[in-house]
Amino acid sequence: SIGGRTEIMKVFITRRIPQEGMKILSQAGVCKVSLWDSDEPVPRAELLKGVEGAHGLLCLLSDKIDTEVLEAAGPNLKVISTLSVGFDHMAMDEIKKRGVRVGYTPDVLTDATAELTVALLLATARRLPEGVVEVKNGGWSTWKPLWLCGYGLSGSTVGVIGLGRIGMAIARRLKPFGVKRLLYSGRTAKSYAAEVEGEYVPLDTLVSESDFVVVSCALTPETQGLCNKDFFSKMKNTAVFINTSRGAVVNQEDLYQALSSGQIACAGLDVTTPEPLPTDHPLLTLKNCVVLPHIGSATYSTRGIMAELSANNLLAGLQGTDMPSELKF
Ligand SMILES: O=CC(=O)O
Repeated sequence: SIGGRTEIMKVFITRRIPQEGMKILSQAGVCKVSLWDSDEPVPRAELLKGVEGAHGLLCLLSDKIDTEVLEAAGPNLKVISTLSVGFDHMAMDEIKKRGVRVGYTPDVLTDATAELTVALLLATARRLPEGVVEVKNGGWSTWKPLWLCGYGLSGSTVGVIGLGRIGMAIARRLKPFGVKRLLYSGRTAKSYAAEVEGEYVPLDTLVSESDFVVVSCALTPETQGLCNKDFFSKMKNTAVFINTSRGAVVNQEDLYQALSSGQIACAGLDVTTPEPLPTDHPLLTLKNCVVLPHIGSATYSTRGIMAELSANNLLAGLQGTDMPSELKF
């Protein structure tokens, strides 16, 4: 504040975001927004230029927020608000060191992401993309007793790796399909798992006993590459593998081997490494692998609410007040 007049703070936004978020920022009258006005990612050089002297940064999960970005921003930086629940794209140690607060968007995307996970699981297990292609290319010759058969949830065992907010929402939705046993693994047993009759088991037990293995954990040093050759070799060869968390939890070469050798039945992925997955990637040659372009939270309503929440997190960080969703780390 100079002469009693409050200085307008500077904010950089790394992409076009839903207007619900932009409106909150413009109406607040506390910051001057500069925006990478595109649906495509900001080039690294533009990001480094854009954050210069910024008090606030609103970013996406596709922006790598590392030491270089923090240094480029400089000492003004008070807050980073990410339009995501995941925060593996940010160098948290470096952010903490600099006393920068972080906002994120948990809860508001839980239902949309759980819904997408169920959709992907059913599409993968019942081979929907293959069926759609056959109808269009004339492969549908007649009703055949053994054609396009897959796997059903009724009487099955489902294993959820990471029974957090989203994992629990997935479990709640899957149970009514007639799931017999709901296993989960993670760092700790959860008391709320009782609602879905969840059994806390060692990862090995989950992997070897489940008909559906659903990955819903955060990407951390502990979960990076968790689903590897050893993991897939313990799965049933009739089992379905689903990942809607982060691509790097999976060793994709090992997954390719498991799918192409018949070690496991099929896989549905909403997340990959890298993103986008190159169109000539081996996984995309497999009929038993369904890959989606990271659309877990992609409903109009959810994305609008995420934009609102990330704008309000940013404003609170600028003004030094309580954030609606502050990441405590
Ligand atoms: O992957 C999406 C998110 O982290 O919000």
